[in-house]
Amino acid sequence: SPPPTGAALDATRLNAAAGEPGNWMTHGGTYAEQRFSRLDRINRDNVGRLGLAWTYKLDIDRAVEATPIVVDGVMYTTGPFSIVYALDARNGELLWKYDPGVAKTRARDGCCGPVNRGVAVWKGKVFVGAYDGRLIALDAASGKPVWSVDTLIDANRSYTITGAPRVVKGKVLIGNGGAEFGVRGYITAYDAESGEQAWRFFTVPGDPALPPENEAMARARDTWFGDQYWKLGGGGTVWDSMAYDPELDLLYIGTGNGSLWNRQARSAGKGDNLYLSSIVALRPETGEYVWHYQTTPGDQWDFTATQTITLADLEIDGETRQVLMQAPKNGFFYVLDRRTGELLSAEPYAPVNWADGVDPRTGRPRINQEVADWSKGPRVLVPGPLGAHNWMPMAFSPDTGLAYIPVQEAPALLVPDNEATFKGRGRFQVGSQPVELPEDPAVLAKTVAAYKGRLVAWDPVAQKEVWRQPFPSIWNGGVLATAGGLVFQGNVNGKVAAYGADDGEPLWEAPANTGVVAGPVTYEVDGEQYVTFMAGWGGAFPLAFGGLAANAKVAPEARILTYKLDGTGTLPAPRRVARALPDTLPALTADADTLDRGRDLYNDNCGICHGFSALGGGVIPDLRYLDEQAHQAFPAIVAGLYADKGMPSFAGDLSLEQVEAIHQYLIKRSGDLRRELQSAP
Ligand SMILES: O=C(O)c1cc(C(=O)O)c2c(n1)C(=O)C(=O)c1cc(C(=O)O)[nH]c1-2
Ligand SMILES: [Ca+2]
Repeated sequence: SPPPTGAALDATRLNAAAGEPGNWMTHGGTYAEQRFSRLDRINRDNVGRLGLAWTYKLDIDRAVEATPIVVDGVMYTTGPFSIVYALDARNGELLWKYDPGVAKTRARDGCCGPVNRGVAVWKGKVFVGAYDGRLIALDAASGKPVWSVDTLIDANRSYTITGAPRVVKGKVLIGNGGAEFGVRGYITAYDAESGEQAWRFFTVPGDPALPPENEAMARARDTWFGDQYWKLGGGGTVWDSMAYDPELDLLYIGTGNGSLWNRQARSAGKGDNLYLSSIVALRPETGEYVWHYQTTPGDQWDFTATQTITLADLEIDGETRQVLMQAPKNGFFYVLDRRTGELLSAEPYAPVNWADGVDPRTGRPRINQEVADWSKGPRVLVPGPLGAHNWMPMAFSPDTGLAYIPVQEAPALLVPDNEATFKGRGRFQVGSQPVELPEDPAVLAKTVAAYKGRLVAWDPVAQKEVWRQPFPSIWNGGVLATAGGLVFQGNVNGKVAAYGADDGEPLWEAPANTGVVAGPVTYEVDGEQYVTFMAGWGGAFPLAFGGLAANAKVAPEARILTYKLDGTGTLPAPRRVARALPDTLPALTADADTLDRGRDLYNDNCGICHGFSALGGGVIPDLRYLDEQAHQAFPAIVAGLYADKGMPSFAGDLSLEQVEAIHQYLIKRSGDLRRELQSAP
């Protein structure tokens, strides 16, 4: 018989979630978001016996970023385009599915594809933030919508929701993304029963002609300069992490980068620009500001502080401290006092060139202006905007006292456009010249080799690396730690794996057919422990930097993979992506200047999704492989012919002559590829 679908979660159960390890009741496992489970039936001694219990194929083969919620034997999870699935957690039988019907053309409104990081569950309802900005409450038993609200403040700006809602004290909390598109960040709380708005907290100031919304905004205004910032949005989007401490009654949110990235264009080149790249503590009932800690004052590098916020009690200098930990994009691992926001320590967990360290007295980074201020000219930043750690959740084990971080090395060249103004909706705009990747395969290979990923075990008290597990590329998956002495992680090799939590010893590995980026979970039903990985390749790196993802030999294939001891399930054969260059290409007639213009136009308009310099990552079409029919229809496709497939119209952005220049550049790049393939051994 199917399990009950009551989703009977309330404050009592959620506040004590660590005591119910059979369930995975909120995004990070518990409100502390440690992604640690007390379950230990699967452990170091027997993890080698893990086999597939069940698999479930999701509808759309793109990035899968969701952390499933498991309550009383039912799994609630999401796939691309915010589709919600409820399954029997024992066998993967679908109980119901809900497709919010997000228009495929909305894909253009976000940086990193129509991703979704999962649902929240509370008192018989399941909440999903749809990519188009709706927050939707579903009946947990039937999957039927109960209420839906539009969370967006401005339909003319590219807001999207990619993050998972959380529910605290009967309020559903949701932010949004869009700080690469010119938006103003905020988080909103809605009554879980009715959908009525309870409060909204903006993270950056708005129109200076209007009164500030509250005292926190009044204070923030003094840290912004010039007359551009509010027209450019400002940024500070709350696109992923939150945590909650029920005893202190503090809600913690992570805020994102400046919009535009370029502070010269955004804020006359100065100011801390509160509350960008910050951890902000709020009262969950009112949204009232309590404290903030800014990891990257005046951010100009997409150094979001939206990465996992993890709460723990740590023994520091002989005292038990209530801390908050984060490994944001900027490369430093922060330990804060979570009552006050005081910095306890910060040390680099990856190579960093933008700052020499963090001053323990002021809590501010010692920024290397010479190296870091790219408004003065082209600069190579370490880490680059992909971060030393992106959204893939880290875990913390109170047993080992270690944090487990999917670390990456992804340097980037930034070239300024200091005069940038708002370009309109749906345009990737950060105040830089269009990104280019090397077209020469030999140069490209060197850049690919510089992109390194690893799983790092980090001691947050000593602020030291304890062990590492290297991977051939960046963009490895989120992490789960368990009392079985294990950490679980999927990776760019298209594998799922388990390691010893204290020593990093590889203990188990299985194929996933695809890159795995989401964070795994574990749960127990009828005395059986399960481990679930949401598999599916995509997100920022494979889309925009497909050319650098060459070491990740994985096609996107979206599937839920659930393992148990002695499971005997089989993984279907990998999806074959048939790709062949066309026999003949249209004539390459453009001169060198036109091809240069075509490249810049392509990189500015198309590169963020189809791959910069026409080096696709295999998630959506690599345009060097366009067939003869697509070449014939090229202007019509750019004008919206394939809108139902997710290729929006660019008719309003590009003249026919510009479309032709882009087309000529693609014909050239297709020819480049043919020659490369012919000369390959
Ligand atoms: O500034 C923002 O609003 C924002 C939003 C998102 C998002 O919503 O997914 C990402 C980012 N920034 C970002 O910087 C980033 O590296 C990133 C990676 C991904 C992803 O899903 O792979 N999303 C985002
Ligand atoms: Ca960003």
